[in-house]
Amino acid sequence: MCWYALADQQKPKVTILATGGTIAGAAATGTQSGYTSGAVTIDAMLAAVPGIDKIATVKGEQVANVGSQDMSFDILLKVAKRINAIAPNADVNGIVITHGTDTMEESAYFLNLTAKTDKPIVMVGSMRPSTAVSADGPLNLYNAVGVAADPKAKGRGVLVVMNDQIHAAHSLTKTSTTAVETFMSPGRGLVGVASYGKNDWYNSPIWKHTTQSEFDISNVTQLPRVDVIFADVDMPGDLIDASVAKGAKGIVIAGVGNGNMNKAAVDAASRAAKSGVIVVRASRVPTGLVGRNVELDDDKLGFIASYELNPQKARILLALALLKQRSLDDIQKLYDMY
Ligand SMILES: NC(=O)CC[C@H](N)C(=O)O
Repeated sequence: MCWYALADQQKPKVTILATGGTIAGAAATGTQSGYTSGAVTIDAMLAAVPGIDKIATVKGEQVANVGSQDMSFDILLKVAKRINAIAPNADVNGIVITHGTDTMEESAYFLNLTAKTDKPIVMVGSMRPSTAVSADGPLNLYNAVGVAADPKAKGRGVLVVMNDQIHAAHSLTKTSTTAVETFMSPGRGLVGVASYGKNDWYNSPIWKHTTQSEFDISNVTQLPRVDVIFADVDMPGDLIDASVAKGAKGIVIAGVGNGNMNKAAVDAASRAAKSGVIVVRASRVPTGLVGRNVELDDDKLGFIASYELNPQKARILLALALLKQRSLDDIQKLYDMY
């Protein structure tokens, strides 16, 4: 299909939900490294992408305008509910969400579990602010709209499009503080590549998502507190005790190696588990999975293994899992399925 030959009535319709981030960031000059995230509106962003109207009829809605370090469950619930409200409409063929990159992987994974549609949902951001020399936002946005408008993007869950690459919400992670090639999907690879509105598809994510997901946030206004605690040499166990004392319902340990931690932390985590707090072992290591009962006896200690999810995504899954009463066995199964 030749995109630019599309007549108006044949053009796919894409709605953009804007939340902020560097893609909406602005600096005083084109070469300054400091800037403010979430300073530019969706209309101004679209105006900077020549030709975007040739590949889709694009409509923008400003849902929030924050740097993604300030993304919150409040905003994410609003975005998920908005997706679920507009996705059934005939004038929506795909949805794009603009977002900062710092926490994009968590938001992508959250929406992957809570959006109830097979229509393409594509998240996009940038590493350079809109005012920078060689800003990467405009082409990323063009490619994201091209993916959201592509019927082949359907049914693959939430996708992230940046730097010409298409990633699955389950697998991507941010790997560079500043490089435009920051997102990678270690171990699982790309879902596809995007090039000026044309896409090549390699893979479909194998985990449950969107329409197959059991998580329903339609009446949810708040998520249970789940903390991530970073494990390191000679860590004190009282960080875990403090989290329990502050009312955490779940704790994810960003463990060393295969989700491991020192004896002080194991003792504190096992106290937490005995008191009914759900303890998930993930890893601070970027590749490989955390399996059950390898160096620690999860059966005896009452711990859950995060398998492929990194700590920040293991936290999202646990917060959603804790919306209802579940057995340890059932929670462990979620990490296998999602
Ligand atoms: N490049 C970016 O988007 C990261 C910067 C910004 N803190 C954000 O996440 O919104």
